[in-house]
Amino acid sequence: MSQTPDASSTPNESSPKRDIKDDIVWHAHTVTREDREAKLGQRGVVIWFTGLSGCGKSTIANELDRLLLDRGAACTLLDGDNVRHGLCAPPAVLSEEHSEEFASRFGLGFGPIDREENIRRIGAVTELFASAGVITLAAFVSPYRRDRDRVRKTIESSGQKGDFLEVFVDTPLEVCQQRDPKGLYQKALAGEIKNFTGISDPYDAPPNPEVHLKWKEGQTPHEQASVILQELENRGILKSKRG
Ligand SMILES: Nc1ncnc2c1ncn2[C@@H]1O[C@H](COP(=O)(O)OS(=O)(=O)O)[C@@H](OP(=O)(O)O)[C@H]1O
Ligand SMILES: Nc1ncnc2c1ncn2[C@@H]1O[C@H](COP(=O)(O)OP(=O)(O)O)[C@@H](O)[C@H]1O
Repeated sequence: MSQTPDASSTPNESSPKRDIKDDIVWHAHTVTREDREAKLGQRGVVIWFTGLSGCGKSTIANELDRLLLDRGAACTLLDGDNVRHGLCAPPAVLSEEHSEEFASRFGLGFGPIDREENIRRIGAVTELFASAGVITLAAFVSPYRRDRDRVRKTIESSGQKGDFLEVFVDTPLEVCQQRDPKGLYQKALAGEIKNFTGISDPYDAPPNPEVHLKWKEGQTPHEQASVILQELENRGILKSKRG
């Protein structure tokens, strides 16, 4: 097999300073974001759920997804566990179909750099959905403020300020540990899982989320999702049901 140089790392001989990014040119589409949002009768936004494992992100996001759909909204939901079966799969999954080199280069774990790449990829995907006018829910631990802020910047620079709503699901670690639906806290506390958020890895709580869901004993996922829905109405992102 002929060995072609890796174009991404080999500057073009004719202009040594040239970089591959100079050859990637943005293509303006005929159908604009405004066309799509007008047709859908809604703004494309990203609703980003962050919080410890077990805090309720997926449950509340699922509930909100249902509430939005029942109101006729075009919406979708991306969830940490699910995305890590495909787009952000670990090396062990990738090596089933790809080489070991490929798997170790593109597979993601839970170290800080891997989480940075995980959130970067998902941020780029949510931007594509929001640009298509879709209300896009994303439920990821996303423990590092810097990573979340980069997604906010991506979303708001491609749309407008207010297109990114951070939802902090602020459930205490003790409650998450009691819940422990996947037994991961038990394994993390036994040292069987490294870099576990809240146990052996940090979590940067959002200082100023658009929605702060402080834990209240007995509050249901429906009630929590309804708080977010109300915020979407208050911001004019959703038409109020009361007309
Ligand atoms: N080390 C470690 N730390 C945190 N979470 C872990 C870890 N290992 C596996 N899991 C499970 O993976 C889910 C988190 O994946 P995310 O993609 O949301 O994580 S991150 O945003 O990259 O931090 C998370 O899912 P949720 O419990 O739904 O949050 C965990 O169940
Ligand atoms: N408001 C709530 N009240 C009681 N239990 C909840 C609530 N929200 C979620 N749960 C439960 O907590 C566990 C973790 O929820 P999940 O949505 O998987 O959290 P995350 O996605 O943040 O890991 C699940 O067993 C879920 O049923």
